Amino acid sequence: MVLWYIKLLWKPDGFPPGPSGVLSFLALRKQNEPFISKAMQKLSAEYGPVIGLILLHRKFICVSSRQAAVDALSNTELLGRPKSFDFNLRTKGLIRGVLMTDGVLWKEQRRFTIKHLKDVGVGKSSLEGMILDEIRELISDLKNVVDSSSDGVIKLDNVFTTAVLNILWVMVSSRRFERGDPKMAELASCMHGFMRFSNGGPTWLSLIPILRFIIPELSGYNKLMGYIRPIRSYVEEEVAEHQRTRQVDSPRDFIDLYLEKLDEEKSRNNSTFDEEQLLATIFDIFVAGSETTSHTLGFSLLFMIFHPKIQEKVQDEIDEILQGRAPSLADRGRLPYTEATLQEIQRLGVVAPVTIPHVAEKNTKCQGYVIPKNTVVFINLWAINNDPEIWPEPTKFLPERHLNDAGECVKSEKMLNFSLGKRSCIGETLARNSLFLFFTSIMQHFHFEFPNQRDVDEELPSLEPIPGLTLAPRPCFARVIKRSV
Ligand code: HEM
Repeated sequence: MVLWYIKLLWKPDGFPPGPSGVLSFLALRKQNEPFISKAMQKLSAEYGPVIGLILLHRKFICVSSRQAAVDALSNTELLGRPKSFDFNLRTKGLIRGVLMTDGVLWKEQRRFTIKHLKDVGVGKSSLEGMILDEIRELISDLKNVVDSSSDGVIKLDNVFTTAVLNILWVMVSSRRFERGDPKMAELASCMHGFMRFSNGGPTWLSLIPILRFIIPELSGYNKLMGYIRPIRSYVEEEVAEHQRTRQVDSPRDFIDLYLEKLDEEKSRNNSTFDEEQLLATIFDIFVAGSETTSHTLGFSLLFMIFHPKIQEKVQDEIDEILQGRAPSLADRGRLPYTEATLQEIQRLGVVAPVTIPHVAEKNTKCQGYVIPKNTVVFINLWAINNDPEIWPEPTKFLPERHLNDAGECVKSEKMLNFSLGKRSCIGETLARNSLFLFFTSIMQHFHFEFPNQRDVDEELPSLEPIPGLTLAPRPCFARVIKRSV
């Protein structure tokens, strides 16, 4: 037994290079970086694009180049997920949902979720109308806030949260929140806290779960449960309400479709469909879909404040092409500079800097290196978007780099913001459509700029994100000017 454990501590032949020792994983912490993506990149500068790390019997690899990332993400032996103690607290320790499951359960649930999110709108023109309705509300609210300020200086904090949550929530449960609804504010703040509990790497609580009994406060357990409980009980209430009010054969939304499936699956042995799974899937759609989209939009405002000439150019293009009408998805090809700017925002404002960890389900290889079964694989998307070999002068904000000689915006295959392969993001179409419609509409109706230094003495716009599982823009004050449309 002891020999077997000692063998597990050994780096196998062919394992990727990296710092030595059975605690080499801690080298990431030693980089003194709040962003795990940056810590990985620093180690990569020393050891190469694929690094191997060890934490006692656990093995990790960090992938920080595009080529190695494509190799890893296309490998069907690397589709597993680690058993995340923290994450599974949302389902009372059960392994459920889509984000952190694998095997047959994950395959069936992912397929069901993709298919039925389409049934309730994704990719349909009705959803485009619904997104535009949310945008109209947002614009009208923002105009009111600007009007109520004497000098147009307002706080930019979660500007897009309600609208983005509403789009998801309508598909899932046919309900929407009014702006300022305290329930919505509570849910959004819990999701924000949940996403900031870890920076993407394993937490002490997930490595040593027993800490929750010994030091529940210090280990963060109490804090984490404080985020999870309100989201969970809200989703539970919503499912119970659907059970009471649903009419068989006329599903209203994703919850009704799932409840229908539960009826169908009652007699199937080993079915992966159950009520806990429904709760977890809704939870996953929220955590994966709301902060990612709303934070990308939050970053879009900051980049425009920092690059006023680019903002003007975007607005000129929108004014010329749309002539005051609302944008539609059909306008995409007609607004190449706007699209290129949005793409550049996503390159530098990469909200999911590292993919959710993958796990080797069998012994396999990546870029010729040996990856033993159960190795946890981190793919550093931030490093790809900042690689000087792919993007000359990567720190510069240059929308032009996405335009071809004919002035058309070229959809960048070089960026992997939504990941790739069988575990790629299931909300990519919804997110891309939302980002385009929101960004175009907001630029059409408002101009954003730095406030005068004397107007506010703190919280000036900053591009330094708040670390977490997703990166968040820092709340700040800005001068917002209504544009005549
Ligand atoms: C700007 C917006 C978004 C970005 C940048 C983004 C990015 C990502 C990334 C990087 C992953 C990890 C893939 C991997 O592990 O290899 C992921 C997974 C996922 N995303 Fe998104 N996402 C966005 C929006 C959404 C939306 C709107 C939804 C809602 C439907 C969503 C649902 C999911 C789900 C359920 C997964 C897990 C897929 C799986 O494990 O099989 N995402 N996303």
